[in-house]
Amino acid sequence: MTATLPTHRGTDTAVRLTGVRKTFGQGTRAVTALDGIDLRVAPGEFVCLLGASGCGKTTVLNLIAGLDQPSAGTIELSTSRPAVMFQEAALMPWLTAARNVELPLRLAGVKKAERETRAAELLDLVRLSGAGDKRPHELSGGMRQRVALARALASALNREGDGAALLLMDEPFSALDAITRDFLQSELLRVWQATGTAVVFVTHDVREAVRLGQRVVLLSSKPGRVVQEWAVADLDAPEGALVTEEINGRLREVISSHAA
Ligand SMILES: Nc1ncnc2c1ncn2[C@@H]1O[C@H](COP(=O)(O)OP(=O)(O)OP(=O)(O)O)[C@@H](O)[C@H]1O
Repeated sequence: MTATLPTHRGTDTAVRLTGVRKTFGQGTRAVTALDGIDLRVAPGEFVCLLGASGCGKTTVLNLIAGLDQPSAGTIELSTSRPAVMFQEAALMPWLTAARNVELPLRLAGVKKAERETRAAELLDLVRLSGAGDKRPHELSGGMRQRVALARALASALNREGDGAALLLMDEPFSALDAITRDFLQSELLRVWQATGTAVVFVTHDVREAVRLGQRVVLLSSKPGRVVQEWAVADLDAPEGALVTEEINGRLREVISSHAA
């Protein structure tokens, strides 16, 4: 069975993957990137997918986003199309920050006055209210990622009534310097709490995963499978440090067993 289906199961699930397999290519050149992935994300939940390079994290996000189809298994979504944010902000260089945020609303047919109001609210939410008329080249890398976050939220939150909002983030801060990354991580947590959107966040950085996620899901490599998952409470509490240490240990084991 192979499908990506909208689900109207009610409010208990933002996205559910059941027995998902993904194979690229055919015959002797076939690569099974994912095998038997089961994952459920609740509405409003923040889940981090953690794994070494090449374990299939981006493939999982692409399948959830509908950018690719699973070779087997099912993906059920409570929204018709989740919003995606990548490592690069990918803003339209000829549009101002505000117009970039408005873009998904324009494509969805939202009227001009309303989309201007919503873009202004979202730029305010990501603390860029004074930068709406700037073009991407006038902004820093961190500011561009904040515009990209506002644009993704415009897209995700525009589907209210369509199901739970879902934001898919593929290593969105990994190209930024450590100070900006740290700042944007706390900004993302603030924005997530303010909007209540479910987030699936891909990273290879254990500390980032533990800091952001309510749940951290560790994937193995070749094929990508769920190895273990952890519920994360407070990173600054003693248990937070222990969880970080434990996840680091498991990740090292997974990488060395793959290398052996
Ligand atoms: N279009 C494709 N064709 C063939 N193989 C692919 C394709 N996309 C991904 N793969 C393979 O699938 C596996 C998983 O790739 P994926 O990009 O999902 O990993 P990742 O965990 O996101 O890696 P990274 O952290 O380096 O971005 C890799 O072995 C990769 O080479």
